[in-house]
Amino acid sequence: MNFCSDNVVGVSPEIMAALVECNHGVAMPYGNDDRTLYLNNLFSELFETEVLVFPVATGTAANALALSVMSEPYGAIYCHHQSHIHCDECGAPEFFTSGAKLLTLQGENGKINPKDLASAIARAGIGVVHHVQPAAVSLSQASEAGTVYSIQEVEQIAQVAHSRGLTLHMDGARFANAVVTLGCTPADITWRAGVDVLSFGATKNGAMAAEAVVFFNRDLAHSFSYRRKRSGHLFSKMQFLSVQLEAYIRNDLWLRNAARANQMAKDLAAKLTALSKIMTLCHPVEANEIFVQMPEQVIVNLLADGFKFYRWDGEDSKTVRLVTAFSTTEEDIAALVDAARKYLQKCQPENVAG
Ligand SMILES: Cc1ncc(COP(=O)(O)O)c(C=O)c1O
Ligand SMILES: C[C@@H](O)[C@H](N)C(=O)O
Repeated sequence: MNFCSDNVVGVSPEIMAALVECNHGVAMPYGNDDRTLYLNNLFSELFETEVLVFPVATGTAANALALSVMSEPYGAIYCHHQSHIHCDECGAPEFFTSGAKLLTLQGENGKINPKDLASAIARAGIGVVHHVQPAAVSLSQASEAGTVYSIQEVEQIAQVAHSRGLTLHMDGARFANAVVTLGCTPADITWRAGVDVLSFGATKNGAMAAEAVVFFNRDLAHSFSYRRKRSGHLFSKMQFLSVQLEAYIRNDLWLRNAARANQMAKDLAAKLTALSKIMTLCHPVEANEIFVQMPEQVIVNLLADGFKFYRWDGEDSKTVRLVTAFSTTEEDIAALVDAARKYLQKCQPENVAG
């Protein structure tokens, strides 16, 4: 059983079928095909406002290219210190902005808060030529800690950003998981809350390789096409990305997949923590990621049994990250819980509940 990431699972059958169905005849290249030309309409309907959409193949490209139109090279982009753009994109945001600086903020449960953001911007030295100039804020929804910003939290961060002339980016690699948790509309948690640009993730939640940069603030989009081309993300056969996005949002597949992944995570977290008080959650489980502390012996034995997951924050860490997906089954959950119970009884029988 592989709980390393939602990146490990395959493609939703509905999306694979759409790819096969798309693979007939010919289509104009470089986004001039009918499907890609229709994406703006499709996403404008989904978000209940006029948007501009640009498919790309990875979340890193979506984030880095989005930020490249939100900050000058001398700009500052504020993000959480555990954010993917800061930790796991190999400098792509800095590269594609031609040098903007990511200024990180602390924050409980993987989320930045408006007070710290306002303080950080106030320290910036606006107009001081020696200082990078505040340009944008980026938040991940769902966060890298598996938590979700409420609509009010996004609104408050947007208010701090906009009132100081900054724009707001949302890394939505797990956007669907957040929308399901909040039970809101995609519009409520994006442009209505003040988000200017969204990296709309689909790959982790059923697509083969398709993400989209969605511009609510369409004024920011003018140079995006050129930046996307020069980054190598203007696919000649763009129809094969667009058909994935189309199938992903058609009949709410994206929400059904995320609901399944979230439910599996909730079930797994509840069952693991019910085993023993020493199986402790590091963050609330609000999407499809669990961060749980386990005894070293349990970790070692689970890995030896072939269960796959990452130790988080270092190879000696007792915190593991478990990620569920749309294709995770009850049997996967049961197998991990039963094995954890077995090893808990072996190494710390006094701590096994029940
Ligand atoms: C929060 C978050 N943002 C962005 C990404 C980037 O996605 P990719 O790996 O497709 O570049 C990931 C990757 O899993 C992620 O977890
Ligand atoms: C890089 C790694 O963290 C990836 N973004 C994941 O969530 O699995």
